[in-house]
Amino acid sequence: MFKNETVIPVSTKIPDLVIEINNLSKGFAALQVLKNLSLKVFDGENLVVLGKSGSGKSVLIKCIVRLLNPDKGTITVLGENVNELKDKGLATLREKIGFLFQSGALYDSMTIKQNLEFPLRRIKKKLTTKERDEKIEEVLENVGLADTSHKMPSELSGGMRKRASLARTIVVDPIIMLYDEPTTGLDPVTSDGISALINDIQKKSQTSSIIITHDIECARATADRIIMLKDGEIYTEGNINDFENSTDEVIQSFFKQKA
Ligand SMILES: Nc1ncnc2c1ncn2[C@@H]1O[C@H](COP(=O)(O)OP(=O)(O)OP(=O)(O)O)[C@@H](O)[C@H]1O
Repeated sequence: MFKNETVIPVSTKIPDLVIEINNLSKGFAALQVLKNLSLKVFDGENLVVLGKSGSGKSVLIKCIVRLLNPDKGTITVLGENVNELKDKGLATLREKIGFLFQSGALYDSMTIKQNLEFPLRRIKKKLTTKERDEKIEEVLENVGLADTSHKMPSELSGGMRKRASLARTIVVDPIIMLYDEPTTGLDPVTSDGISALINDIQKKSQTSSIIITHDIECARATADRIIMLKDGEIYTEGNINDFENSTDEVIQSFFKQKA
């Protein structure tokens, strides 16, 4: 090696960007929800978004999949400018994004198996019936619901329904996962199970995720990085230790209130 040659350590490699948001603003009539918000999500990371109720967390992820149109700013997802996409391009991009809604949103009139078949038939059109059945079985097993494929959603507990919704979301192999309050309304043990599944999905499928939550335990279990929203802006960013050891009053009150 020459004396002045610079060796770039592997750790300084810049990770790939999966989502890049620049100066996003979104409001409804007089209510300004997001104000000039910029953030990045890197390949393979779990980014947790914390913030009080009404701080714009759901609006943020709805803008990412263009369920809402921003007033201002750009959102780039997997290299595509979301707001410039035509219908077909948007549909193709959405196929790569798994969106777990707060409500779970299973189809009540379908069995769990049919609930999983539905997106598979639409997105993975080339699969044979056998391959489809195998995939459904594998995913249900991964979420701990191996024996439920013939049950109706109403026959499952809240935690099981959440896992079934998660199974339906991941069955089509998304590259990005957006979780909106994945543990809300679940008891602590069931919530821990969901957090563990979020980590499993990240590891097994190398997905990049945004996890919106009020649940500090979920944040603790899943976050590689955390941002806190306040008044439509990023109030602070760091890892769980930065937040837990923070002397900032806003952060402390948020963490205390959840303790
Ligand atoms: N489609 C809409 N039309 C009008 N106002 C909306 C709409 N969607 C969201 N809002 C408003 O935007 C604000 C932020 O809503 P958002 O759902 O993003 O909050 P949040 O941080 O996810 O809250 P929570 O933690 O309670 O789910 C709220 O005041 C909400 O009433």
